[in-house]
Amino acid sequence: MLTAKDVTAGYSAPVITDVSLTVAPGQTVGLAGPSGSGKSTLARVLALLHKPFAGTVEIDGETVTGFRFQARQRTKIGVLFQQPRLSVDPRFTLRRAIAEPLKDQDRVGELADLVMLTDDLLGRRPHEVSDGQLQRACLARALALDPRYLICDEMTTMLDASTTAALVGVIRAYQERTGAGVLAISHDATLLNRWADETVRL
Ligand SMILES: Nc1ncnc2c1ncn2[C@@H]1O[C@H](COP(=O)(O)OP(=O)(O)OP(=O)(O)O)[C@@H](O)[C@H]1O
Repeated sequence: MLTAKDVTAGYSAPVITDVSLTVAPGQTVGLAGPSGSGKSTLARVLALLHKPFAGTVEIDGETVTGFRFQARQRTKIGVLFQQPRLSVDPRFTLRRAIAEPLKDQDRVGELADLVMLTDDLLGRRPHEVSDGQLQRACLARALALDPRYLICDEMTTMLDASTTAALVGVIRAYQERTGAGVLAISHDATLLNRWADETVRL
């Protein structure tokens, strides 16, 4: 399980107070709530990228101690953000972006197949591809280290319906294969109804 227990977090002041949430292996939990309610803040806490003021995060029974990019337990959690252009180095080809977390570059082809990126696209840089194609590369990169949990923060906001359906399909297939748990943050109630097993509102 990926669990937030009584988490209070924010910046100069808390934006979420005493929030608890659990994502079980294989489960998809939706996270909804009005703009500014702290969904992304909770996502960053659960992705071990933001230290809460109070409360704990547990991954498969182990309490998280380090909240920073290099934290040991970070590789168990994959993250996808709303704007793929902000999360890929503009100088990198998609191939290099996908390979970033990998020691063994051999898996790039397999990951690209998973998200349906062709060889031609893998050779291009972010400004030469669409948002949807770049988000596919970000999904491949997020799955590169076989995360136990995947956090999708408004992953599909920039995308059309068919790309959204394709990415959700890839994530579902990954979950079925590996038993990973997913936290899906979205403003789109219709999408969450279809995608999530249950939805929590902040
Ligand atoms: N880095 C930051 N520094 C200071 N305040 C921040 C920072 N990031 C977010 N906030 C503030 O924290 C509050 C919650 O923001 P957050 O992005 O978590 O909400 P959200 O529910 O994801 O919103 P949205 O649906 O609009 O993406 C907002 O008032 C926001 O202005």
